[in-house]
Amino acid sequence: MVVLAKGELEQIALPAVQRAAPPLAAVPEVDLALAAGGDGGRAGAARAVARACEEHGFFKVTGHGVPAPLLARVEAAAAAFFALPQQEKEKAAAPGGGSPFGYASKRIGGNGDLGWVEYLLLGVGAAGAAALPGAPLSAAPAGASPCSFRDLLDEYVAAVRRMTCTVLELMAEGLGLEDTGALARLVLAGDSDSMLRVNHYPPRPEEPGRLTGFGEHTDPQIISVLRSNDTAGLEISLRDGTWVAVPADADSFFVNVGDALQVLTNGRFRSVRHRVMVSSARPRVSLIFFGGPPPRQRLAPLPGLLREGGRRRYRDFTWREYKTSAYRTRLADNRLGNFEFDTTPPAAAAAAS
Ligand SMILES: C=C1C[C@]23C[C@@]1(O)CC[C@H]2[C@@]12CC[C@H](O)[C@@](C)(C(=O)O1)[C@H]2[C@@H]3C(=O)O
Ligand SMILES: O=C(O)CCC(=O)C(=O)O
Ligand SMILES: [Fe+2]
Repeated sequence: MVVLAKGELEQIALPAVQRAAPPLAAVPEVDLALAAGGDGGRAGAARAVARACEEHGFFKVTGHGVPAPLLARVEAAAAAFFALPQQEKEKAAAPGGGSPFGYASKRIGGNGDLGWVEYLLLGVGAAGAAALPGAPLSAAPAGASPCSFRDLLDEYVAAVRRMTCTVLELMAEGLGLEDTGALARLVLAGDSDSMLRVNHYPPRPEEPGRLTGFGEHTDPQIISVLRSNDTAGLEISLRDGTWVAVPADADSFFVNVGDALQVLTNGRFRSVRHRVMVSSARPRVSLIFFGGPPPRQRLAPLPGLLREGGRRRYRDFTWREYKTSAYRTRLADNRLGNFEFDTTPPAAAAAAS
């Protein structure tokens, strides 16, 4: 249940005129099983990954190797957690003191964004996860072995992190980098600042119009790897600003290029603007692994990506600086804008002043 105070639904609802977005006609797709085979499959997959990251900043992953029974157990445990009484879920609420971690309902981040969503956000650094104080994360679906929800999520994260690293290696190969482990190492580092988010979008009440589940934004990290149940709702913005709906596919994962990867590739890969709209009679449950670098990691174009005479698009900064700045913004803000070098030609700048 998403608990709303009076007037808050109006803030989440979109104008009734807003029509459903048309479906993305051809979702770029990469089959990791094919990439693992011989016959040039790997090189072809690396090229397809790079193309998708340049064009959309988004693609679908099939043949991922994450066991279907694990996916089913995690999905059932997530549904069981969100079905707990509100006061039980609140025990896993963010501990305060500015931490974004824990359970929250409809408030996304600390700057006033609201969505038709409740969620759990967990830190999942590669060296092992910190437990949430007081969190009732032992909810297990009836009949399942009583292993804690947190243990199950850790098992899920381990499997998804492995797959994410394969995808990051393909990205590095597609970029033509000599060091094909350069991206994966950032997410595998013991102090990698990675997170897992479990989102639950309850079926929408009997009111006309679509609701914003999760407002439009780009993800600040390097990469986001998303899986949802069979309920649609995810939309992405194409280069020309058109919004398209991504058809649900519970057997696949979806990859978003994040802001940090846009910077590491000096803008060659684009972080994708996306959102979740709720117009379904069925709940949507999604899990997103956000692969982030260590806090002290410098975000600068990867070696080999700046050809001689090439211009850097962003100034020097660390992931810690970027994240601190990002978390001061609202969802829809252009977070990278503050970190770009001014590329306005001097004549145009003079004319504008
Ligand atoms: C409004 C916000 C929520 C967010 C932090 C931010 O200030 C801007 C980025 C948001 C986002 C989007 C991707 C992830 O879901 C997230 C955990 C992240 O790292 O950046 C959220 C942040 C959040 O929910 O706290
Ligand atoms: O829940 C989803 O499907 C996507 C949510 C999202 O974009 C996020 O949590 O950053
Ligand atoms: Fe996102």
